[in-house]
Amino acid sequence: MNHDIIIDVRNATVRFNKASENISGLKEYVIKMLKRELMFQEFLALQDVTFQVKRGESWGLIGKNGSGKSTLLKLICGILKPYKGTVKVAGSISPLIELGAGFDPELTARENIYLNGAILGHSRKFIEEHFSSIVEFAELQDFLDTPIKNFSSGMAARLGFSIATIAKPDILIVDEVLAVGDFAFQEKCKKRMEELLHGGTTLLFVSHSIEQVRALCQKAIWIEKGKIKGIGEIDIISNQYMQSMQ
Ligand SMILES: Nc1ncnc2c1ncn2[C@@H]1O[C@H](COP(=O)(O)OP(=O)(O)OP(=O)(O)O)[C@@H](O)[C@H]1O
Repeated sequence: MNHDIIIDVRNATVRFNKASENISGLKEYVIKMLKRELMFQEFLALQDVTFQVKRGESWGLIGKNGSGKSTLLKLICGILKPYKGTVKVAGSISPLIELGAGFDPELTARENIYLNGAILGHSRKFIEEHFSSIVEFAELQDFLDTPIKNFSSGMAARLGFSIATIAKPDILIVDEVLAVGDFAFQEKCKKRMEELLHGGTTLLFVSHSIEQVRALCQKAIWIEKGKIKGIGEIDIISNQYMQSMQ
């Protein structure tokens, strides 16, 4: 792999099995499975996706609900494996994909900072050293001993973002998490992402706000029904995407 290229996705196809009938419970599922009555329908959430990302670039992923954006990010993080094709990543990844992923709802914010930090590969010492800056950035000083299950979605997003960006990852992945933050926090996150980009981090960003994508990204991939519909400079691709909706 060319050393400039940090993410190399070639002909990637992701297949899910979708049960083709409505099954209401586990018992019914098991009975149907044993009787071999369960019907599955093959569903390709991504089809033949090829692209390369260079170190330090910022890419926006745009497309309608269910087009395959999160699936593509999960593929890059290694959460999903391609059914066909290859995915190569040459660097550390801080993924902010699903709200609350990496958090245990029963544990307090304080405990979850350590848990999430460990999942991201940080030592206890590293977290201890950065603990106050994580809490300060998330503005959750008064909620440290509150279980995460009592957090609002915005509060959980603040904490997740703060932990994910405390160290400088090679690749930062941000999937729609900012949508639940208030305006002031979105601005703060944008600033931090810009700082990371200046420091050489590569950004993959999903947002339904084309304005946010335009503000942060140089390039874009437009996904439609699991296929790349457009790829290139952000202005061109976002215009094509907006026009397709008129
Ligand atoms: N684990 C799964 N099993 C079966 N189907 C799945 C699974 N995960 C995603 N899908 C399907 O794959 C398709 C793509 O989903 P994905 O979450 O990648 O879309 P998205 O572009 O991120 O959508 P949104 O903008 O709504 O977040 C959808 O049709 C979804 O139902």
